[in-house]
Amino acid sequence: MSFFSKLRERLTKSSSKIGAGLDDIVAEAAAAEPSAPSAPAPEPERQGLMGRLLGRETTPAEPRRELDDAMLEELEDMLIAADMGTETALRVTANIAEGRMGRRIGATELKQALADEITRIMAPVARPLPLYPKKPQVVLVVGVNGSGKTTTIGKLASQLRAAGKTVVIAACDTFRAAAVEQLQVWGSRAGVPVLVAPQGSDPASLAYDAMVRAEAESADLLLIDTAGRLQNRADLMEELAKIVRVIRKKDETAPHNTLLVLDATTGQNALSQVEAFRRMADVSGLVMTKLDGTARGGVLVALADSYGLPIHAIGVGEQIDDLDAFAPDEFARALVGL
Ligand SMILES: Nc1nc2c(ncn2[C@@H]2O[C@H](COP(=O)(O)OP(=O)(O)OP(=O)(O)O)[C@@H](O)[C@H]2O)c(=O)[nH]1
Repeated sequence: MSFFSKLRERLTKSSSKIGAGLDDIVAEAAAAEPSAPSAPAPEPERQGLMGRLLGRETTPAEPRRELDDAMLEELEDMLIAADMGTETALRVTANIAEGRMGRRIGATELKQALADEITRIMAPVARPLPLYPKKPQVVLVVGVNGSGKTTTIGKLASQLRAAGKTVVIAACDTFRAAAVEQLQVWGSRAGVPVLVAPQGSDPASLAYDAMVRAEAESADLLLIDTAGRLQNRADLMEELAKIVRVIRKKDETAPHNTLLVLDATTGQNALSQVEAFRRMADVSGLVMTKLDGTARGGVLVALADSYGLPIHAIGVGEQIDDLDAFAPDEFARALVGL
């Protein structure tokens, strides 16, 4: 299955929420004003003649509603409820209103206009993980527990391997034995070595060993998994800072990327995670996981609009190939249910 159809199929909760919301905004008000002239079906003469000749029905006219302040307010509320964030929802709505105020518009035009606005916001942040000639390119992966760091590292490692890169993974969340085991499973699926250390040992020392191994093997990339216990922020900050200090002893330009992995199902909470991790680490890009099966995909628009951090990839499932580059136009169309 192509990634786009996967995205469209799996973003159904978000898209049906927003799509149905847009349909309702137009249809309910249109139904409440029976005297309003309904718009003609597109090109009725041509369609009608061909339709009659071929025995086909003509497309019924789409309900339309005059775009006024009340409709804009409903639109705003719906976008806020879809996790797009208040500021982003206000701006998007204002842009949709421009040149359309007082006109009668249908749900399809509204969806298209919203998709265009979302694409415009998302296009500048859609950037795949940059690859550098530097060996090893060190990618530090941060995020709260359960956000999908381990899974993302596994998927990423598999893709990098498929692209002919040599990869080493360091399981630097040494606190959770289950996390280490899980990473080993992903490593073997991806065909990539995973360096581990005894439970509770110093993550920074494992990071150093991993740098030594990656350099010795002339690996293209070193992916470093880290702990994500945000509730213990001071410890976590110190742990991340120490990992960075130690890898810089081997390469003062490392880490070359700091990826923040966010779980889409947390909605607006993802924004406070960006704030928290930006205070702790020099976050260079985002991966948004679990876009499948959530009605909160709108949060990605809020993130792009608020922080402008590159979105390197999105996760739409638990399998190894369920991670792909972020395509704004496809995302926008899938999100609004077009
Ligand atoms: N549906 C879906 N599930 C995902 C996706 N990414 C990860 N998951 C699931 O989310 C759960 C947590 O993922 P992990 O990769 O273990 O998250 P983590 O951040 O490493 O968490 P810890 O190991 O606790 O530090 C697992 O059950 C994954 O299978 C995704 O894109 N879609």
